Formats: sequence, structure tokens, C-alpha cells
Amino acid sequence: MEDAHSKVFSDLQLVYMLKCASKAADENGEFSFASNTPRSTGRKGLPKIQTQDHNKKASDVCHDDSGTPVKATTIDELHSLQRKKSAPTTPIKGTQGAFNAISEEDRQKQQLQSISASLASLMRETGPKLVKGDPARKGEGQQISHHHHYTPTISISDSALKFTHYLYNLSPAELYEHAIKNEKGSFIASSGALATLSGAKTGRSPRDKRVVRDETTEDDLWWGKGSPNIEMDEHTFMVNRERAVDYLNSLDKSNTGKPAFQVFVNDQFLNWDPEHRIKVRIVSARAYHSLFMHNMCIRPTPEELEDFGTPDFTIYNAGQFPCNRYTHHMTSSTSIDINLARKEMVILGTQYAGEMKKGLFGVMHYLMPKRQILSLHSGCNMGKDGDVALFFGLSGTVTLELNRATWSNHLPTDMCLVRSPLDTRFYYKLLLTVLPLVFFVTGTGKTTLSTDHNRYLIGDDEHCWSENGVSNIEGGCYAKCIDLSREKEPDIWNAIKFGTVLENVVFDEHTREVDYMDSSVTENTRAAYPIDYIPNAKIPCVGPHPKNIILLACDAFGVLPPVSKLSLAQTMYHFISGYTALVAGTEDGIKEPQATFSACFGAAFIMMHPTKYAAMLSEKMQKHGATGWLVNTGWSGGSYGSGKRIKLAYTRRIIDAIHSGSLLNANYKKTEVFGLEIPTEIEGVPSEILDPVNTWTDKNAYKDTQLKLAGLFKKNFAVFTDYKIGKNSMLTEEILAAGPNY
Ligand SMILES: Nc1ncnc2c1ncn2[C@@H]1O[C@H](COP(=O)(O)OP(=O)(O)O)[C@@H](O)[C@H]1O
Ligand SMILES: C=C(OP(=O)(O)O)C(=O)O
Ligand SMILES: [Ca+2]
Ligand SMILES: [Mn+2]
Repeated sequence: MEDAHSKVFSDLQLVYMLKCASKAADENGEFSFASNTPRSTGRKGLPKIQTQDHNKKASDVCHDDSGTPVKATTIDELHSLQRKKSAPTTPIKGTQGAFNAISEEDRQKQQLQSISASLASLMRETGPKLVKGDPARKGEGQQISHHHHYTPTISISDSALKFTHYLYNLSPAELYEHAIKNEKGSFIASSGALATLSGAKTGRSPRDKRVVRDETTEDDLWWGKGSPNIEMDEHTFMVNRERAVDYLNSLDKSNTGKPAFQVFVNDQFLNWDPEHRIKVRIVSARAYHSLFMHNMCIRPTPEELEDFGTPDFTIYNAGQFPCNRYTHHMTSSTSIDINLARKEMVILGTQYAGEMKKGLFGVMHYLMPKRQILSLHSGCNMGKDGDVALFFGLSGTVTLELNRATWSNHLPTDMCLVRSPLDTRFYYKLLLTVLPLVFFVTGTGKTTLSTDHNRYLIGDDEHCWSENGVSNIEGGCYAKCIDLSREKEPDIWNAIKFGTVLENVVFDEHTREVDYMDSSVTENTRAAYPIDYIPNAKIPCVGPHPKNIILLACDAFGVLPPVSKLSLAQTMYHFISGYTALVAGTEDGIKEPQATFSACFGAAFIMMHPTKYAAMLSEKMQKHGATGWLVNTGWSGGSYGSGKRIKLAYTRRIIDAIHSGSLLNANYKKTEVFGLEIPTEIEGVPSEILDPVNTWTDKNAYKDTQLKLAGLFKKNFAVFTDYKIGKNSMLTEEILAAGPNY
């Protein structure tokens, strides 16, 4: 889910729920961060009404969870959404299956090296120390397999002495078996993919992301207004870390009566540039999470794993377990905590797997710029002749359907005043268990457009641009699959097979065929697959310096041209703005696009000030002669509601013309207001749609809408006018002038 929800929520809460006359002062005027769905504390029905105690800090009173809402109140309801027909027939009981056929002794041997020394240790200063090899078999001259380690188990219930086995870098097949055996809601789809549920959270919770503010981060990171880095102190981090570790340390997966505590551990790499590769360790409780990261990170060879050594960064994912809402800084039961000094991240209260990949992306946004490498929220592909293109874009066009009747039953008593963790603004939140909301999420097209049958895929989402060229950070793709079709996106469709994780999709309970049109669980259904599942993947995922920088915006206002050629200053202006739109509406059918701005097309992930990344991009584009483009993958012929989304086939032709170089030399004219250079002709695209004014029947409405959007751009950009780009303050003026003028 994208960075836009919270904004919508705070605004919608004000506008629709409170029917407040004045909107939040900074409406559309700031960066936005994802889902901030008011949600209660997990009890059924409406929670007890909380009234504001004016003597207390608001954030101490109201605890709500952020995240995309799921239209279910209980876990069983969630499961019944996932499967189309009735509940499953006879569940398999007893001792069938490979796991139970073996003796307890063998079974224990298959369990892994204990990490109790670190997990259960009272010190817990460092992450788990994984001892390679089987101590019992040392000296036997046997080849030690990578994940079958064994330590004698002491049957003592004292947690300090308890052993927790780790299931180390299991194969997809093994992870399937664990998931199906132990994780409710995990099934094999007819394609062979593992379909599973992420629980109550089906999107990111950026308002619950915390970064430890200490000597290390104080000066380096971007803090304060507009920043996605919500601060936390070291002590609170340790409290959450302890909570996560205790949870991970208490998981008894045994069904034999004897305790068998186990966690999954992945040791993998990030960044395909061998010079700047990062070692990551993921400790998690669910096979689903382990398989997700197996797919998304770079998979080490057995040799690389032998010499893995100490990880550069460790995630403790205890997502099933909530944080303690009475802990300082905690505003909900979800918390994603990053401690750069300790090189650790803790996840509590959300099982959405994207949290892990994007959390590490944030870490890369810190580590890479420190090495003069630009980290980018972009897709990337390469033509047969070696021409590289980057695709930037915010994900998340979101429609919220508010059922006003439901809300009004609870107004105004079920509200409490909370303070935004991002600024000093106070706003109202509704405390409801289930929200009568529907989200319509669609990305801007990074994954879809970088996955191109005629080009080599370098990556779909996270890249580095260094002196060596570009490199993918990840080893997999995370595609949205709502409305996925074989015809329009064949490569993604075919990548959904054995090994792929399918999150929150709905399938036929008998045939296990997935219905990609069904959004009963969420609109943000996803498929996570290794990048080599795409036939044209370029392995290793690196390429030369980019030739084209394509900024994608899904403009639900329908006023941005389908494609414009940008000057360098314009590219900077739009990169810093990071515009896309989402659509918010009410039950009575009033739907309105909302502009959302996310600096560097990924404000939720950047760690330093946006101008730091912008300056690096500008320098690299100049040095390597790259051309910037703005592509509207959103509406045409009117705003959302009256116009239509531009056909994917047309966008693909536009992208083809950029890649081939033919668009660079086309005839151009300049638009009013935004001052964008638009081509008059592109092969395979009707010429009349190239200038949006042609597609609107009401020309005055077009002009008004264009001015409205331009105003929102200006308002958003105001916050950057005080900043220099790099060492140069003249640049800022030039960039400012490259924005809309009217
Ligand atoms: N004209 C278009 N261009 C790009 N994507 C489109 C277009 N029309 C519809 N779509 C859909 O929008 C979604 C884009 O999502 P995705 O590529 O995952 O975005 P991102 O990777 O930027 O988050 C896909 O589901 C795609 O099928
Ligand atoms: C995975 C996410 O990003 P994207 O939509 O860019 O894939 C997310 O925001 O949860
Ligand atoms: Ca992304
Ligand atoms: Mn994506």
C-alpha cells in the first residue's frame, strides 16, 4: 500500500466523519505516508469510548492501529473470505506426512542448531549467533548440510535454559510444508504458488515506523516536519526488541507433547553490485515470511553461505505479536523499529511481508548514500542494445468508500483526539474495529512497465546507481495482482507458480484457482517471486548507466499529458515532488481525486533529506547524459469518475518510443501551466490523447482542474524552497521555476 492513506484518512476523518468545516491545514501540502486506518484494539464490536483526558498527552490516551483495513472481524471470517465456497471438508488429522513418519530422534536431528544462547540469553546484546555445522557430527568427515544442524535439547521449562531451534535457509518446498502444516490460511493454489494470509494488516503501516534517534542518526537523518522518520529512543527500542525476542523464543511448533521451539532464519544478500553487497539476516516466526524473503532477497550459493559470517543487518519479525501500547512512543499495537547503530529492525503487530522488504530498503537509503551511491525507489530494465531505463513512481491510487450511515451512528462519541506523530497537528480518529471502507489500490506502474517482454528486467522496485552503473537491491519482485490478467501482463502471470508467495488472494476452495478480480480480503493482493521467474531477467541484476529516467504519475485528475519530455530542472522538480493521485469517495458516490506527494517517489523509505537524493540524481543524470520523462499512467478524458484510465497498451507504446529513442527526436509543443513538452505523434497511440485538452469535453473544467492541480504542486513544493540542492542554492531557484507557472 502506498504512502497516501494516512493523509486521506486524516483528511477524510475531518471532512467526512466530523464534517468539519475546515480541513487539516496542510491538506495535500505535505508528504504523505501510508495507511493510517483507525482500528480498535482487536476486540469484537465497538471498543469502549475513550474521552480525551486533557491533562494527558493525547498520544497516551488513544491507541489505534494503522494499516489497510480488512473486511473481517475475526480470523475465521478472514479465512472464509479467502476461500470462495464453504469451509474445508475433513481436515487431515493424525500422523500422515513426511514429518510424522520419522522417529523423534531423527526429527530432532532435523531440527536446527539452537539459537537459545542468544535468543534466551539474559544479555541479548547481539543477534542470534548461528553456529554452523552439527556439533554431534563433527569429525565424522561428513559434508554438513546448510540447514540441518542439531543441538541436544534439554527438556527444561525454564525459559532461560530453553533451546530454540532455527530452521536455517530452508528450501521453498520445506517452507511450503511448514506453512501448510502450521499456518492457518496457507494453501497451494492451482498454479503451484503458496497462497497465504497476512492477517489484519494487508499493507504497510508507515505511521508505525520508528527510527532510533541517537548520536549516529541525529545529524545524518532527516527529522521533523515532513520526515518519515518518527523518532524513538534506544531504551524503547530495547523494550520492543525484548518483546519480539521473547515471542520468537516461545514458539512451540511441536504436536508431540514435547516442546519444540523453533524460528526461521534466512541469511541472504542485498544489492547485486558485488562491491556494495549487504548481508542480511531475517529471524521470523512464519514460514510465509521466510519464503517471502527467500524470494525477495538475493539467494546465496551454498559456498557463499558457508562464509556468510556476521550479518550487516538483522530483522526480528514477531509480527503476530503486538507491541505493548503502553510502551513509550507506541501509538498502536503495531511497531516497526529501526536501530541503525545496532543494525537491527524489530517488527511487532503486523504480518504484512512488505514491511520487511521496505524496512531494509530504508536501511539501504541510509547505507548507500554514505558511500556516494544513490538508492532509488524505481523499477529498471535494459534493452537488447544495453540502454537502461529507470521507472520511478509512488504506488497507491486508493479509493476509500466511506459508509456515512455507519459512521454517523457512532458520531461523535467514538472519537478521540490524537496527536499526529509527524507534526503538532491534532486530529480526530474514530475507534472502530472494522471500517466500512473499501480501498482501491493501484500502483503507478514500476513493476508492470519494467516487466516488459521485449527487454531485460533488472528489477521492479529498489535500485542503486553507483559509479559502476545500476544494480538491483533485491532478488525478487513483489507484484500487485488485483485484476491481473494473462493477456495484459503475461510475464507476471507466468511467474505465479511453485515457489511464489500469493498474499491475500481469493481462490476456489476446490480447484484452488485464484480469482484475481476478487478483492474480498484486500485490494492490495500481491505475488512475491524470485526475479529469475521472469524469462527476460538479467542475472546478475546489474546494468550500465541509465539513458532514460521515467517518472510515473497516476494522475486521477486527468490533466497531466500521457507523456512529456523533461528538462533536467523539470526532472528534479517532479522527482522532489513525487506526485501521484488517489481517489477518495463516499457512499453517495461523490468521488474526488486527491493529490499526494511523496518526495523522491518514496518519502516513506528515504532517511535523509530529499534534496540529498535529488542532488545525487541531478549530478548523475548530467554526468551520464540521461533524459527525464513524465508519464501519466492515470486518467485521461476527465478526472476519476468521468474520464478513464489510460490503456496499459498505450502506455506500453509510449514507453517503447522512449526506449527506442524515437520520442527524443519527435515534434513537441509546450503545455500551459505545467510547461511540459508534449509530442504530437507516437506510433500506436491515438494522437488526440497526447494533449489532454483534446480528451476533455468540458474545456473549462479541464482548465480549472489543471489550475487546481498546479496549486497543489506549488503548495507542496513550498517546503523545499529554503533548501539548497547539494551546495548550490541557484539550483533551487532553477528547479522552482521548472514547476507550474500561471
Ligand atoms: N496505463 C497503465 N500503466 C501502468 N499500469 C496500469 C495502467 N493501467 C492499469 N494499470 C495497472 O496498474 C497497476 C500498476 O501497479 P505496479 O506496476 O505494481 O505499480 P508500482 O510497481 O509502481 O507500485 C497494475 O496493476 C497495472 O495492471
Ligand atoms: C510493497 C510496497 O510497495 P510497492 O507498492 O511499491 O510495491 C508497499 O508499499 O507495501
Ligand atoms: Ca515499490
Ligand atoms: Mn511495485
